[in-house]
Amino acid sequence: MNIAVFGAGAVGIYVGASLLAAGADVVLIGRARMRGQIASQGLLLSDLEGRRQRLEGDQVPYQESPSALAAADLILVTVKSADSAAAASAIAGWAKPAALVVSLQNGVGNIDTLRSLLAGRQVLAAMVPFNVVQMEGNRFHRASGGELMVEAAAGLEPWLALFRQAGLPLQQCQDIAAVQWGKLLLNLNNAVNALSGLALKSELSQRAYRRCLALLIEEALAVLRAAGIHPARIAKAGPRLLPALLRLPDAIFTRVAATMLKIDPEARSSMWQDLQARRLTEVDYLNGAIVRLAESLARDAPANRRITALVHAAEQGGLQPLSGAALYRALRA
Ligand SMILES: NC(=O)C1=CN([C@@H]2O[C@H](COP(=O)(O)OP(=O)(O)OC[C@H]3O[C@@H](n4cnc5c(N)ncnc54)[C@H](OP(=O)(O)O)[C@@H]3O)[C@@H](O)[C@H]2O)C=CC1
Ligand SMILES: CC(C)(CO)C(=O)C(=O)O
Repeated sequence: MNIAVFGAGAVGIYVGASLLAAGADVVLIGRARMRGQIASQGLLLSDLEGRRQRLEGDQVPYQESPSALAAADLILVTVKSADSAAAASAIAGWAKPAALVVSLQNGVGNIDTLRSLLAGRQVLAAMVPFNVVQMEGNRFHRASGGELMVEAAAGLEPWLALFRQAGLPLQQCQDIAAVQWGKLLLNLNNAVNALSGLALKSELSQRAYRRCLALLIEEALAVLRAAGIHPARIAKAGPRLLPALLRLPDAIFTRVAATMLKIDPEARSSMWQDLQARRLTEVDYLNGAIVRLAESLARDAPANRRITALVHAAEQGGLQPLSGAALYRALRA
């Protein structure tokens, strides 16, 4: 039984290489730059619980060509949101019709894009709760905790033991859309984190940034409520409690929300990683999804709209890191 990871960057390499290390037949499909780095240096898997597992370059099949999809029975899609359509057309062109496709992407719209371009195939949505950062020395570090959640389906049965063995147990759930909306609420922090220029832990330790996130989440919750969407609880605190929790003074927050700060000091949001690498970000698929949903209901989501514009300015290199106070002012302007 073969697995292909399509779009092997931070998440794809961590998940794919963990499966490989557990004995699975895995091929990673991605860019020449990453293939070169892995071929010459191999890679190291690490996590905040102290894992350190080295794979040499010749132990990691990494290809640029989507032709590697042809042998796959399971395809994990790990491209960023803007590349979902390209991923779907590669899968449509190369993969066996019976291959199971699982999206490990953030955002709520990727699954629809994949399904509409892969009609007749089984395409499941999943949610990655943890953070992966690529660090020096080709180290792929899982910098926070949590278990993968995936839409319940009989087709997952043959894969469950393997994922468990790889340290990535799959939690099946009935209402993945609610889970994805719940995750999206947390991902509203990606933009705050990217604009802060700070590591996640240090950003979330500062009330000034948490107030920005509280504003974004509160606004998003009002839009979801108006749309009749009930986001699932992803963090220890339920979605509706999050704004009040985030606004607590630092000394209290660090005590009552200790699990939220159980993140490696090195962890950075994927959006921060995109800005650093001068790539376009997923902001249109995260904060932008709230803005579009609001518009569809003839409402506005001004704070999410403003932060989306700020991230676009940062993508063009037109913005220095913002203090929490400056960002809050910009979101309320
Ligand atoms: N990083 C994290 O901590 C987390 C990320 N996620 C989500 O997971 C998804 C993946 O994120 P992440 O791993 O950080 O992203 P990365 O950008 O690190 O990895 C995606 C990789 O796919 C490559 N790619 C894009 N299009 C193609 C294509 N057509 N063929 C081959 N390769 C392609 C990209 O190359 P290039 O850049 O050159 O286009 C990139 O190397 C996103 O939706 C993200 O939001 C979810 C939870 C945590
Ligand atoms: C894990 C988390 C929430 C970290 O910010 C993430 O999803 C991301 O970086 O995109």
